[in-house]
Amino acid sequence: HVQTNEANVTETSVQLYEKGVEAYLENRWADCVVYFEKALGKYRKYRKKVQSCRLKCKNEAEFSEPLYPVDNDNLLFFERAIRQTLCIMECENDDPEILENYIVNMETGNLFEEQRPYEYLHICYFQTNDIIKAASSAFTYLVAHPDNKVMASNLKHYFDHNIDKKDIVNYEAKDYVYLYVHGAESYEHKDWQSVIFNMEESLTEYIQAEEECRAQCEGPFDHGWYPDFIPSISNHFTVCLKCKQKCRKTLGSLNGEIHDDLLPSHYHYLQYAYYKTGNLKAACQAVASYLRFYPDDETMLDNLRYYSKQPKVQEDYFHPREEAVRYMQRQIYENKILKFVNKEFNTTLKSKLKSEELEKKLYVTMNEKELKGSKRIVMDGLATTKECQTLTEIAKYFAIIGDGYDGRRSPHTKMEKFEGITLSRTLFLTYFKLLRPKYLDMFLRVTENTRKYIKKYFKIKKKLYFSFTHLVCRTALPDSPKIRTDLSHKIHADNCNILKNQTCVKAFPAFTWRDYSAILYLNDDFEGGEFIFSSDLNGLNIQSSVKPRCGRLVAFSSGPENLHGVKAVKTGSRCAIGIWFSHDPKYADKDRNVALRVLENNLDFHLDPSIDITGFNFDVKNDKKLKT
Ligand SMILES: O=C(O)CCC(=O)C(=O)O
Ligand SMILES: [Fe+3]
Repeated sequence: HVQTNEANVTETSVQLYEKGVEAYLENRWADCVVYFEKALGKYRKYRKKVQSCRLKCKNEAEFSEPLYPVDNDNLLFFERAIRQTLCIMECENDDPEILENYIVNMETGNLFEEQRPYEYLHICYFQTNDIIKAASSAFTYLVAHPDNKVMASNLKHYFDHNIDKKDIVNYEAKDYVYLYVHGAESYEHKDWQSVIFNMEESLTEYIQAEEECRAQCEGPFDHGWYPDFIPSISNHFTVCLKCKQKCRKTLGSLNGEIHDDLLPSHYHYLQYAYYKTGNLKAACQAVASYLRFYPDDETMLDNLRYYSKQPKVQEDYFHPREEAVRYMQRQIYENKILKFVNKEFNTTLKSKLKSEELEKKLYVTMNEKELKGSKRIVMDGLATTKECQTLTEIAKYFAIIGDGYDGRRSPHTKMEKFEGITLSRTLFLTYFKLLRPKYLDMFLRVTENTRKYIKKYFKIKKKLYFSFTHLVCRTALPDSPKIRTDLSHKIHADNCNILKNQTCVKAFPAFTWRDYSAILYLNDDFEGGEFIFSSDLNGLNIQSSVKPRCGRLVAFSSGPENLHGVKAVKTGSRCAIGIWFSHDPKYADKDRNVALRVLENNLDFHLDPSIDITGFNFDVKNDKKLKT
């Protein structure tokens, strides 16, 4: 027996599902039934709530009074999106289980949508001698997976147990299914009033079910590859739209019987039943509605001609019903959009975005010509939003002022804080279990990628070693003035000391072994901080300027041909990974190889999963306070 204790109350549907599976595996059949029934109940409640929040909020936003009566740039659309968001957050917030389920649901995918619980349930019911429920579970599963032979033979097996087929139900059938079935039966029995009642009800319920199914599609999004504002909107929209278009197909299955024309067929039944009960106007409306879906349907056109000849029928009887008009307008428009998307994106993008995932995202944003110099490049797409966020977080948690620069060579201006963390220190933190290995892995992976692309783009044949890797944030001090003439990083070359007459001396204290430089930017939520190529030491002749953003890489050869600097960071914090490469193995960063070894040997780190980034009890906030 299942003990119902307090803990059960807060269990999510997936947790209950897992307990159900466990009970099943241990042959605890009664427990299995209880857990899966509870899991299904929870999930249904959750789904209903999410759907109804989305629908209610859409409706509310649509009828809200605009903040300003004139729309340009689709501001009204966005205003409503904002209102809808507020509403959804509020709606979902008063149910703490929603959020919990939401997260679980994103990860476990469609266990419930695919009716997986019934795969177990039918066996557990059978074992507890509940044959009707066992058969119904098998049937429910079969409706969602009509081609599953094993389940089909299971169902047949249950039928051998002397049960009445009428008792078998599809547990997941929506209300319209049985209404429609009854309506169709009433038609066979020529019970026209019953046809009208059931079909009208079924029609309303069907449209509602489709709205709910569509609302279900408006969920989280993980297909992002182009994070710009508008492209990400249209990308998410398109994924949603494809999902919504599937609703009609899913809902067209009446207990496994596929009806491509389920919605319009309601009007077919209705026109006949209304005619038989003498309601000619309603019959004509049903005819016109049906023709919205199938304008060339011969049978219905015959009906139309027949009704037109009836003495009492007036021309304005043939107005299609409002819900049919609305439905078809949306349907046609959505189809056109999807066709357009398929056509355009297949031809224009597929050719550009082939092969590997990385190749897909990567593109050259500025070439040598645009940057006005040789051995220069700006590329985008070298880090994902997630990677940028994580790396920035690491920089901020663990940064040490000046780490990576000894005092003398520190490029600080008085107006900015300069904090960073080297790859070596990241390794150290990982080694001492203060940082999860996956973050070190990310650091290594992202930087290795830049090395690969630099080699490829500059066609470098010689070996290219990492010499120094530094994750660094430049932060405007709170009381620094808005107008600044100083630079965040004065104009310099990376591998020599530039003298006043602009000659370049390859000598100490310069990092003379550096051959290529790369800066991978991680964010853009700050003011100022542009990277500049300049032809003079004062930064008066700026050749080109690069605005940092997540995943953007500026790379160049490290000599005097590429004088560069950073403009003042006026507000906020600008984070980037600086990477310097050398052809000389003597200057290869040994810690990188150590890091790889540490990662290989540390697959069994046991860290507290509730703490992100920091594994042990390392109080990041206090540590930070000590320094500032
Ligand atoms: O952060 C940047 O954009 C450039 C920094 C730089 O030039 C350097 O650290 O040598
Ligand atoms: Fe530099």
